[in-house]
Amino acid sequence: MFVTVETAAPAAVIVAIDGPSGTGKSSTSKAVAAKLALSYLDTGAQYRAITWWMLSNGVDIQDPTAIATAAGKPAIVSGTDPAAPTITVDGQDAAGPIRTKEVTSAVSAVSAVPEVRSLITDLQRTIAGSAERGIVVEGRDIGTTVLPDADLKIFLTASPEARAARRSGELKGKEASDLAATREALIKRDAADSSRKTSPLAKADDAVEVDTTELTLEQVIECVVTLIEAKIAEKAGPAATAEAGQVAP
Ligand SMILES: Nc1ncnc2c1ncn2[C@@H]1O[C@H](COP(=O)(O)OP(=O)(O)OP(=O)(O)O)[C@@H](O)[C@H]1O
Ligand SMILES: Nc1ccn([C@H]2C[C@H](O)[C@@H](COP(=O)(O)O)O2)c(=O)n1
Repeated sequence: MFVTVETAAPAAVIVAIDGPSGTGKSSTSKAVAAKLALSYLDTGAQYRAITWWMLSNGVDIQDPTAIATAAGKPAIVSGTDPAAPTITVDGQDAAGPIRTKEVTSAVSAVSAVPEVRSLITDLQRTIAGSAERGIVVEGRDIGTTVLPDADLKIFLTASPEARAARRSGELKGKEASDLAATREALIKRDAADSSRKTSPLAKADDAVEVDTTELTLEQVIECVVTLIEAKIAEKAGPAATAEAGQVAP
């Protein structure tokens, strides 16, 4: 005899992916979210967006008090479709301007200000909480601070040499040839992000660490998809593996 049971909509799965610069967080998160039909949030883009606004509005980024006072002024909106993630500041598309060298050099100082972190963290939690099927959120403090109850936490690492080579591949001309300068710049940004007082870059105790140094991007994506699928199956429980919508007595 079989008893028919109601099949509820699957619970949303929340995935946190953290790690230093150039370890593959964005590329991996976007790809796995697209494969599994989950939402995607690039939290680094949000810190870049607020930094761009500070620079554009003449806020002295060496002055934490000035940054804290201005922090609530810009309206930052993130689009979470992994196929076409967006970021706007006061309604203006910021996807291009937030990737400039100027913003990259200033973002660690701005993101270290507690008032900035508090506002952006609230925004991130709201976005994650409203993702119907679930979300992949990537950053530096997602597993430790923003979403400490995430279903799955992943911490990506890679050697500074591998990360510099990857970044160099994205640059053109003179910048691309200066591998040593790229390596130094990312080490400096990691050091600033890891040593700030408020929610520094750190691996959560319960995060799965994946060293991507010797892995292709496709291998990292496959590894993370496998981890998420296992978590989704675990959350669904044994009923999910029983015959579609039926449970044996
Ligand atoms: N495993 C990999 N092997 C080779 N290249 C990779 C790998 N993972 C990512 N890349 C490439 O490295 C570059 C950096 O990747 P990505 O932007 O995803 O890193 P990130 O961790 O999000 O960096 P950041 O924190 O600075 O934004 C991209 O050009 C990406 O295509
Ligand atoms: N959760 C996060 C995400 C990012 N930041 C800061 C520190 C990074 O250097 C910067 C830019 O991030 P990227 O676009 O390179 O991923 O934003 C942070 O403090 N916390």
